[in-house]
Amino acid sequence: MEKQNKVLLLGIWASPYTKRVELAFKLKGVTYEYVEEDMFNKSPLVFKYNPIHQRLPILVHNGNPIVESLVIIEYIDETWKNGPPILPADPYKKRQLRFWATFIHQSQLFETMVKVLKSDGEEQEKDINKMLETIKVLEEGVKDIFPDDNNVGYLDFVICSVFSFHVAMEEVLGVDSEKTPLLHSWVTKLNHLALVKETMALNHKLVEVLKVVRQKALKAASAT
Ligand SMILES: N[C@@H](CCC(=O)N[C@@H](CS)C(=O)NCC(=O)O)C(=O)O
Repeated sequence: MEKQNKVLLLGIWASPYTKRVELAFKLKGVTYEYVEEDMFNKSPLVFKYNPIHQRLPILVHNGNPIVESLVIIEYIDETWKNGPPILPADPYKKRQLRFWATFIHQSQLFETMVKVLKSDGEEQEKDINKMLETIKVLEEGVKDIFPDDNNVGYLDFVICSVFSFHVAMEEVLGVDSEKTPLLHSWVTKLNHLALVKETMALNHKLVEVLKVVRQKALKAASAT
């Protein structure tokens, strides 16, 4: 009997958490069904498969739900062994990459970017400083593991997903990238890869969406 292999990804196209999972699937050459969710009107599948956090992305593999983007990427790596490895076999290198991916997660870098996008004045300045401090620590920590062109994987996917959002945010705010040079050159380098180009193809749309998000947030703030 043929082995069942049903792969379903529930996601949000503009979310870095979804993007990094798509990058992992594309690296491995896995075919999957994709369902776009509406963050403000989630389908019953989200409540069924991620009752604890009710967040996306959610991978459902042969009926089994796997949640949390970093957990999903590791699952993909361990399940589809045929494609290139996402995490290196070397235990030290693997821990280094996990440490920095977790650092990005725990320091709420993406969430701070969203706050910067939606605020103005003093509040925005405070969030920009917080964001830049975190990026400074990150740049210092990862400078020696700057992308290895032959081994794109785990940390590249996390960096690429979060910092593509950062680049779009900067475009909306009209600021330049000179304060975060290492991460910008990392993302620029990754953007040349076919798998990244394909996954990030809607990024031009992201800038337009973020402009609307910002306008709405500022309008709501001025009305209160
Ligand atoms: N730690 C989670 C974060 C996922 C997350 O925050 N997803 C957002 C989209 S960017 C979401 O589903 N938000 C829905 C909500 O907050 O209700 C992961 O890595 O997967």
